[in-house]
Amino acid sequence: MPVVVTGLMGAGKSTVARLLAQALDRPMRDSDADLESRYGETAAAMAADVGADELHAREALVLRDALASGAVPVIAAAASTVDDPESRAALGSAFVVFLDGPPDVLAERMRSSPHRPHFKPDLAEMLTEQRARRLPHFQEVADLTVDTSAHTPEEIAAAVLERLAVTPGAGG
Ligand SMILES: Nc1ncnc2c1ncn2[C@@H]1O[C@H](COP(=O)(O)OP(=O)(O)OP(=O)(O)O)[C@@H](O)[C@H]1O
Ligand SMILES: O=C(O)C1=C[C@@H](O)[C@@H](O)[C@H](O)C1
Ligand SMILES: [Mg+2]
Repeated sequence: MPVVVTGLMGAGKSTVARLLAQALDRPMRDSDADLESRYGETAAAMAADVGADELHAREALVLRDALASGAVPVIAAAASTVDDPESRAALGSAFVVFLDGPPDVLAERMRSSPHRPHFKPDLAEMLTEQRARRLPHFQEVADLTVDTSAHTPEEIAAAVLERLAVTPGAGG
């Protein structure tokens, strides 16, 4: 089954998904790269051009396309997709990793990502609000939750691989 890495912005989804794809020898799908190749611009540019709602609808679409691709990929999903009920339902057919972490740590990491729109000047405050609102959704879809502030990406990937090896149908 596909492996999907979820979490708020800056959680380390792309980094961990890349390590997992290499270790499992599976194709990697990153929703940001998928958006850019399909629509020709970054998420930040799209937020400015077509607005956040349309950006999030597109992010949900590329996630569902990747899940249906038949290639059994490792997917770094866009953070917003957990808000979408259809996407949460589609994640039922995947092994879902939730990278959780303190908002101030994620905010610091986000500052190194120019592709990302900053909806509020205080990123830690924005992520605190998002985490409070989305936590039940992440918990609903997650097969494994890891504190991304307490482990290196390599340690997180190793923990996921260990769980996949004992999860029926995960094909790790
Ligand atoms: N476990 C970790 N420990 C320390 N730094 C990390 C960890 N995981 C990722 N990082 C760093 O945090 C930054 C953000 O990581 P990454 O781009 O993988 O996050 P993301 O969840 O994909 O973010 P986005 O939502 O913007 O796509 C990068 O600079 C990355 O090197
Ligand atoms: O609300 C969010 O978490 C997000 C908003 C947009 O920036 C998206 O581009 C991003 O993937 C996630
Ligand atoms: Mg990413």
